[in-house]
Amino acid sequence: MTRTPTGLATVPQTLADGNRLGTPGEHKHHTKAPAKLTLSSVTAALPVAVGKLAPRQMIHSPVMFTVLVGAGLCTAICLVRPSVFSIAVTAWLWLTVLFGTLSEAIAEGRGKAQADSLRASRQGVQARLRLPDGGTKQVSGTELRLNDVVVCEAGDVIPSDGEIIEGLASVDESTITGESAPVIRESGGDRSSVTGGTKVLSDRIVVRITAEPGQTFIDRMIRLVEGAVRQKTPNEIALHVLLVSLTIVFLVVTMSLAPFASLAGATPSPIVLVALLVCLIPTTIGALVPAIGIAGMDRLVQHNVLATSGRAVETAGDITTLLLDKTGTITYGNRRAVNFFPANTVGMTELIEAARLSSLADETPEGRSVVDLAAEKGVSGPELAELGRGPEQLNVVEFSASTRMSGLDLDSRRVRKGAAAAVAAFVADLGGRTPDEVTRRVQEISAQGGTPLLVATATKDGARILGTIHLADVVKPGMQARFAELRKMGIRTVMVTGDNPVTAKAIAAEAGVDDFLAEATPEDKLAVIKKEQAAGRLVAMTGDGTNDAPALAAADVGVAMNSGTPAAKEAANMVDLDSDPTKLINIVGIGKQLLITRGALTTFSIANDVAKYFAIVPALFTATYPGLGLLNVMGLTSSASAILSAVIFNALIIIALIPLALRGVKYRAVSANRALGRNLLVYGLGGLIAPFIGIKLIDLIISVIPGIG
Ligand SMILES: Nc1ncnc2c1ncn2[C@@H]1O[C@H](COP(=O)(O)OP(=O)(O)OP(=O)(O)O)[C@@H](O)[C@H]1O
Ligand SMILES: [K+]
Ligand SMILES: [Mg+2]
Repeated sequence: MTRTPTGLATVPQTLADGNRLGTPGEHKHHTKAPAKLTLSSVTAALPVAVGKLAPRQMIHSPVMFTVLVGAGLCTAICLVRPSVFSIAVTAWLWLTVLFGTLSEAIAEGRGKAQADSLRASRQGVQARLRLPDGGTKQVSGTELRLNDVVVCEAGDVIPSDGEIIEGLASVDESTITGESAPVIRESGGDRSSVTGGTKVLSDRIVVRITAEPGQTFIDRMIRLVEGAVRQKTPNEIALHVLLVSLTIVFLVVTMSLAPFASLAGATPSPIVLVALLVCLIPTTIGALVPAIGIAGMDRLVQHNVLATSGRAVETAGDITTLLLDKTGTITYGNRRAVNFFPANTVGMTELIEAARLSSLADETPEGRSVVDLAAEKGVSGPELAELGRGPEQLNVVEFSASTRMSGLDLDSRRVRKGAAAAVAAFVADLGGRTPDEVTRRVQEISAQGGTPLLVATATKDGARILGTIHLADVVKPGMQARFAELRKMGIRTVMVTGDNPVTAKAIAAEAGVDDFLAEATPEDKLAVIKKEQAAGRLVAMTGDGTNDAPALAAADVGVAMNSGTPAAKEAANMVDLDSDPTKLINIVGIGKQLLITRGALTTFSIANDVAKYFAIVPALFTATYPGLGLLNVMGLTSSASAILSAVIFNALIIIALIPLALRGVKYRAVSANRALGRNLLVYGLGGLIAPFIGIKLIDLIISVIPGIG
C-alpha cells in the first residue's frame, strides 16, 4: 500500500458529511419502474419463443415436453386422416407449447433492455494503465487483467472493477444504481471499492483492478438480467419432481382408459387420448415455472440488488434473524475526528501532536481525519518522511479489527491510538493507568453514540494515556421505521460491531435494532451466525467491511453494501447497489413473493386439472355409458366439443396467468401459515371452479363450427 497521506482536507466538509453527497438527510430507496407487459414486448418475444420449441430445450420441462410429443403425434395423424376436430385439437396443442415458451421469453426480454444499456456504459472505455516505471499507457478497458493498476481522473469512466489504492474521488454511480447523487470513494477504509462503468467526477484516484475480464460486476449483472445464469433452486427441484410424478401418473391413467373404453365397443381415437392427457397433466405450472423464477430475479434487480444465485433469493423469504454491522451499514461509515480531550496532566498541543503522529501512516478514513483535525487546530509537525528515517524503516502499526489499535514506533518512543479497552490494556501492560477523567470522557462520548479513541505514548520509562479523540458518525435516516417493519415480518435484528458496548448501545437504541453485540472480532461475528444456524434459524447478514467477510460468507443470505470492500462483496451472495441495510425488507418480500407465487400457481394448476377431468370425462362417455349422462351436469354439446373446449381452455389459462407470473402474487406482511391458508382457498377454489365456467363458454362458442357441434 502506498503511504502518501491524501488531501482529504481539500474536500469540502459538507461533501464528506454523508456517504451520498448532497442528500445526507434523505436516504432514498431507489427503485426502477418495473417493465410493463406491452404488445411490443410480446411480439419481440415471439421469435424467441418459437426458437425455444427445440426439443433439446423443451426436455428441461417434462410436462411441456409431453405436450410437444403429443402435438407431434397428432400432427402425424392429421396428415394421414385430417378432420376439422383433429386439426383444431392439434393446432391448440401447438399453441399450448408456444404459450409456455412465450411466457419464458417475455420474462427474459424484460431484462434485455437493461442489459443493453449496461453494455453501452462500457463501450469503448479507455484506461490509463500504470507502467512499472511510473509512466502510463492508454489501453482499452476490456484488456485489463487482475492486479493491473490504472489511474482515473475527473471525467474518466472507471474501466473495470477495482480497489482504490491511492486518493479519493467523488464518483457518479448512476449507470449501475440509477441514483444521480455522487458518492465518495477513497483508499484505505471500507469505502474503497469502485465499479467499472461508473464515472469519476472530481479528483484523481489510483485503482488496482480486482476483476478478470468478463467477470466484472457489470458482466455479472448483464448475465443475470438476461437470465443466462439460471440454476434450479432446491424448491424448483422439488416442484420438478412433483410435476414429473404427476405426468407419469396421468400418462398411466390415460393409457388405461383406452382398453376400458374399447371393452364397451368405443375405442377412443389417439387424438382424444392425447388431448385428455394434456388436459390432465399440470401444464399451467409447467409452462410458467421459468417465468416466475426469472421475474423474481428481475424484481430484485429493479430494487438495485444483485444476487449471484436464485437460491439465496428464495432463502431470504424464510429468514428469521438479520445481523448487521454498525459502521458503514447502520451508520454512513465516514467516522471523522471532531474533538480532542486531553487528560488533566497533559497539554492540548501534546495530545494533538501525539494523536497526529499515531495517524500519520494510518490510511483509514478515521486516521486521515485525525491528521486533518490536527491541522485545523493549528498543530503541525513532521511529515512521515521527516521523521529521521524513511517511511520504509519506520515501524508502522497498522489498524486491525482484532487489535483495535494503530500507531508508529519511533526511535525513543511508541505512539498508539485505538479503542479505549485496547489502549487501556496496552498501557496497563507497561505499568500505566487510565486517569478517571479520561474514563469519564470515554463514557460520555460513547453514550452519545460516538466512538472514543484513546491516545497513548510509551517510552522505556513506562506508558501514559494522553487523552481522548472523539470520532463521530451519523446513523442513516429512516432506520427506526424500517427495523420496525422487519419486526412485523417476524425478523429479529441484531447489530454486531467492533465498537465498545456503550457506543453500540447508544447506536442500537437510535437505529431501533432488537439486540446488539459489541467488541466483536471477525471471528465473533462468524460465531454469532453459526450459533443462530445451529438453533435451526436462517440468518441474513448485512455488512461492508473486510472484517464482515467471513460472516457474510457463512450467512444463508449475505448482503454486502456496494460501498464496501471487494472482500465483503466477494464473500456475499448479494450486493445492494444503494448500500441500504434495510433493503433486506425488499429482498425478503421478493423471496416470499416468489415462493407464494409458485405455490399459488401450482395449487391452481392441479385443482384445474382435477376439475377438467370431471368436466370432460362424463361428456366423453355418455354415448357408451348412458348412466354417466347424469354426471354430465355441464351439458356440453358433444364429446368432440367437450374435448376441444378443454384443450382450448387449457392453453388460454397459460396466457391468462402470464401477467400474474411476472408480477407475482401480492405479498403482505402476514404469517406464512395465514398466507398459505388464504392462497389455498383462493387459488385452489378458483382452480376448481374456473374450468367449469371457461369450458362451458368455449363449448357454446365452438359448437357452431360444423364438424364439432
Ligand atoms: N484507524 C484506527 N486506528 C485505531 N483504532 C481504530 C481505528 N479505526 C477504528 N478503531 C477502533 O477499533 C474499533 C473496532 O473497529 P472495527 O472496524 O472492528 O469495528 P467498527 O468499524 O467500529 O464497527 P463495525 O464492526 O460495526 O464496522 C473501533 O470501534 C474503534 O474504536
Ligand atoms: K393441464
Ligand atoms: Mg464496518
